[in-house]
Amino acid sequence: MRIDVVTLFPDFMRQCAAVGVVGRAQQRELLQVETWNPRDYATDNYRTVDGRTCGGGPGMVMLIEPLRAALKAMREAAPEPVHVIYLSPQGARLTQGKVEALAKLPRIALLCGRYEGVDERLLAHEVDEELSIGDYVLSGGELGAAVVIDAVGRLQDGALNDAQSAEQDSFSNGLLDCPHYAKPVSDAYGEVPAVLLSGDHAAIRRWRLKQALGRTWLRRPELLAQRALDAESRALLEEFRREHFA
Ligand SMILES: O=C(NCc1ccc(CNCc2ncc[nH]2)cc1)c1csc2nc[nH]c(=O)c12
Repeated sequence: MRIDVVTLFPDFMRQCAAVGVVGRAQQRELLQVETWNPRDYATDNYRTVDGRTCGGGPGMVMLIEPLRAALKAMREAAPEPVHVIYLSPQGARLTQGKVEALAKLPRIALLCGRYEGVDERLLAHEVDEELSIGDYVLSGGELGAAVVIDAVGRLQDGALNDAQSAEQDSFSNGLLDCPHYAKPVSDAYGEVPAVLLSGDHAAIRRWRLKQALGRTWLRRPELLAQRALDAESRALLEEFRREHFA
C-alpha cells in the first residue's frame, strides 16, 4: 500500500512512519509513505502557503494554488488512482471499521491542514472524504494522519507477527483488552493471578475473556451494546458482575 501525505511538516510525518511496526512494514516494502510539502510548490518569493481569511476574522487559511500543485505532483508520482482524505475536525470520526476499509485500498493520500484549515474550493474539487480522530482541538492534521498511517499500516499483510495479530484480534472483536502480566510472579505491587501460572490454557482463555468482558462492561458499556454475546460470554460476564457487587 502507498500512502502520500501532503503536509507542511514532512520530517515529522516521516519520523512517525519510521518507527515500530509501521517502520518495519516500510522496510519490508509492505507500505510506502511519501510526503509532499505545499511550500515547495509556492510560486512567490516568500513561499507563501496561507492567506488572510475572506470576510475577516482571526486566523489564516491554506491557499489553493500550492496545495493544487502539490496534489497534482502527488497524483502523477504513481499510476494508481488515489483516494484523498482530508484530516479535519469537521470529518467523520475515525473507527476501526473505517481503518479496515482504508487498509484494503492500493493507495490513499492524507491532506493535513494547518491554521484555520484549507480553502473550501480546494476541498470540493480534490478531497474524497474528511476524517476526524476525535472531538478535541489539535493544531493541525498531522497527528490525525499519523494515527491513520499507524492503524492502516499495521493491518498490511505481514506487518504484524502472529502474537501481535492475536492481540490485534482482541480489540477487533469489539472488547477492551484483558490485564497483562510479566515476571516477577510476586512483587511488592502484588501477585500474578494464579490461573495465568496454571498451564490450564482453557481456564486461561476463559479468565482473559471474562476480564475483557468485565472491563468493557465497567469502562465502555456502550461497546457491549453493539455486540451480541454468545452463551459462554453471557455466563462469564454474569460471573464478573456477581463478583463485582459481592
Ligand atoms: O486539523 C485539525 N485540527 C486543526 C484545527 C483545529 C481547530 C480549528 C478551529 N476551528 C474553529 C471552529 N471549530 C468549530 C467552530 N469553530 C481549526 C483547525 C484536525 C485534523 S483531524 C482532527 N481530529 C481532531 N481534532 C482536530 O483538531 C483535527
